Amino acid sequence: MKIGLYFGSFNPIHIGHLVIANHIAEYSDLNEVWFVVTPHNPFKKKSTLLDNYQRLEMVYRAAKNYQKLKPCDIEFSLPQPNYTINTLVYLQEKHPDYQFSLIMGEDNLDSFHKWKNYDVILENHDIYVYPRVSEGKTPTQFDGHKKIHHIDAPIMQLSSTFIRNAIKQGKNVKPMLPEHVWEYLDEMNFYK
Ligand SMILES: Nc1ncnc2c1ncn2[C@@H]1O[C@H](COP(=O)(O)OP(=O)(O)OP(=O)(O)O)[C@@H](O)[C@H]1O
Ligand SMILES: O=C(O)c1ccc[n+]([C@@H]2O[C@H](COP(=O)([O-])O)[C@@H](O)[C@H]2O)c1
Repeated sequence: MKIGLYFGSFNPIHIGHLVIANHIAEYSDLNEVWFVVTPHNPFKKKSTLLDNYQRLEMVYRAAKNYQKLKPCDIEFSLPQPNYTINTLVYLQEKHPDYQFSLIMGEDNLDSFHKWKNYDVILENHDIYVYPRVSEGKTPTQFDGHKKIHHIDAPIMQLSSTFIRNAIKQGKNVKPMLPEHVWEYLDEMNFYK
């Protein structure tokens, strides 16, 4: 079984995340894509984050009608901030028969050399990279690497930050969120 791990804060999960995950699940050799909800990204401040379980609930609601997409809360019980290498080692021990790959945007590849033990990650796992909008593509040390697979997925110009700010300003953000996520978020008065 081949699993693609799509890590993120998902604060909240939005249509951009869902389109990418579904595209990769449909057009690659991966059997499933797991949304791994990260309690604390080592590169980000924690202050604006909703509770882990509320973000997980939104991911659960977004994925529930997609057979190949699954929520994953594995990082909730691991030390914080969450370094991806630790999660990969833990998951591989728990599921020795599964082959885990990473899914990341082109922009993340630019800073991948700053991740903890990135060379160990690359030695043991494939990475599926999808395009993001950026100001000209900067060459990285990973260009042409045999473990890195570029996926021609649609480019979605959307971010959780934009959505949180829009909600705060009283804007309608309904089309940017999966329907069940919007309903939950609205009912709970999140980000207002
Ligand atoms: N519109 C998008 N299209 C494709 N990938 C995205 C998009 N938005 C975020 N991602 C990627 O999805 C992963 C998880 O995203 P994350 O939860 O950080 O969302 P975000 O929208 O970038 O959030 P924030 O605005 O709060 O930083 C990251 O690897 C991020 O680069
Ligand atoms: O392991 C690391 O050193 C590391 C450094 C930066 C980011 N990550 C992970 O990458 C995921 C996506 O990061 P981001 O910045 O695009 O939200 C996030 O879930 C982090 O846990 C991991």
